[in-house]
Amino acid sequence: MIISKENLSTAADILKPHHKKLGLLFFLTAIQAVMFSAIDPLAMKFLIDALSEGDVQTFIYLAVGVTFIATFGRVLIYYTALTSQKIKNDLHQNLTVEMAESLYNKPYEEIAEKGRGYFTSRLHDEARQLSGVVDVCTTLISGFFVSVIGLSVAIWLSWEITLALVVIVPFLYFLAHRFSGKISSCTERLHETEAQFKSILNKAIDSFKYVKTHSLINQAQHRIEEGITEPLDARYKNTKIAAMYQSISSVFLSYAELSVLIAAGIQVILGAITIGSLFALTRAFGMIVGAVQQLSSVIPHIAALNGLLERYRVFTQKVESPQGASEIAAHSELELHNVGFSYGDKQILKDVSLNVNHDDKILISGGNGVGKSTFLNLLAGFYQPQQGRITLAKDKEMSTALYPFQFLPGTVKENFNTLSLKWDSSGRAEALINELGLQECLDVNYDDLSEGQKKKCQIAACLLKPANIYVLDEPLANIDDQSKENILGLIERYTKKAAVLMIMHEGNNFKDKFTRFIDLKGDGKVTVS
Ligand SMILES: Nc1ncnc2c1ncn2[C@@H]1O[C@H](COP(=O)(O)OP(=O)(O)OP(=O)(O)O)[C@@H](O)[C@H]1O
Repeated sequence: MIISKENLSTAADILKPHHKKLGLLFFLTAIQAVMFSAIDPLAMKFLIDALSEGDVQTFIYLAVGVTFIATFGRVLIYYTALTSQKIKNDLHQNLTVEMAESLYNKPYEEIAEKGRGYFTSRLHDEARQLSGVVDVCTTLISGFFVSVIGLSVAIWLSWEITLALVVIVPFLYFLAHRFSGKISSCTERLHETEAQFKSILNKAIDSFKYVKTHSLINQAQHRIEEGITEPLDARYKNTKIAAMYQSISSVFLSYAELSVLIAAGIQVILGAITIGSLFALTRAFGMIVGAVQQLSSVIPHIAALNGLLERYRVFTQKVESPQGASEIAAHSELELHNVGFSYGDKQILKDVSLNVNHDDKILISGGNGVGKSTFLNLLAGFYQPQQGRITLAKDKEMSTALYPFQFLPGTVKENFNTLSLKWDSSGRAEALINELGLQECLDVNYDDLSEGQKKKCQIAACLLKPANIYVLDEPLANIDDQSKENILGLIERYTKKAAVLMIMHEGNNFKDKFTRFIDLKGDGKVTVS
């Protein structure tokens, strides 16, 4: 099979919402195929036969009719192209949006590990290429109609000669079967390496200032060159296999076409068929060969599509939510039971147990790189513990401000409006914006804010959500010294009835704001006081 059963049903599922427009497209495609494959050779036969019989009137009628049909055919081609592009755009949009849902359901570890370039490539480039399924369908429909009708016309003109062409079909099938598996796996590798390269490219672009400061352009170019080698190799291999298949099948098709021409020529000499029939036969066979060639050249595309559909299916597969642990009833708001976590050999947490109560205000401290941010990511459910479990009590909400932070595309105001609507808290939003002095930032995009302003936006967004637990990583980083006390006071006011876990390097200056202290030692051990 060129395409697996699962992928075929995936293709049907993604096309289903567009069935009405697809029906119209397939109808237009079929009419075109019928017009060009039946009318063209038959008109040719009757035109030449009328000429050889000296029947000028029939010749003129036929010529006018053929011109009219040919013009109508071109108009059909125009509308078919527009309809096809419209469906491909809709499909691309739907696929990207559906993949976005799957993206937000993936474990954060995977997002962080593969990088945004990787997922940009998958959500945009692969979705666009998948929309090519529409072209494959129209090629198949057109090829099918042209071959069937062309074949019927050819059989009507001379069935003996037609047999010569049909003999080649099993051979073409064998070829398709042999090459399609290779193309499919090669396509999967091509898209995976392309997505990885986009991630490398993004990092290289993000390092602009670093590269300029240290004059590392050569090194950056080298890294980019290294990264692009694999996808280009995969693309070359793909083209090589597809081209080899197409060349072999075209050689055999031209042999078949030549033998038909010779056989028909002999039939004319023997007086078995008219010259008009010879022209019509060669026209019909030209079309059948064209259609078969079209069908055989679509096989590498189907095989490539099989690879793409496989990737799409795996990407959008529903996975058990790791947050399922939170369903388990916990006595405290948040409980850690013998939690262990490490990055490779680096142990971050070892056998850590802890209860977070409903009004705990916890300061998390420890030197650089001991694992404070990782600890908060585990509490928030963005990372999963490798040993033990973390349970959030039922119906308890958590709000976070963690690194790396980013708003959705749009201005700060648009983002706050969305949050206000979501949490039904426009009064709270207005108060936070005023108290944090964010009025001047409202019409600006988040990326264009100063680092301190960004930090204030993160705090406001975090506090806007009514929650039972607030988790903040370095809320005072980049905040000017005069404002620090105020901002801590503001967090204190907005989280009065909730538990708070906060990383702060200068926490010792504000010890009175906390009721408990967690100190990470760097060897997986944690002290709680
Ligand atoms: N995805 C990752 N893969 C491998 N190692 C990681 C990963 N993320 C973090 N680390 C490592 O784990 C350690 C803890 O990182 P983490 O960011 O949690 O530290 P931190 O205590 O918050 O540090 P800082 O105070 O400097 O912000 C560091 O040595 C870091 O290099």
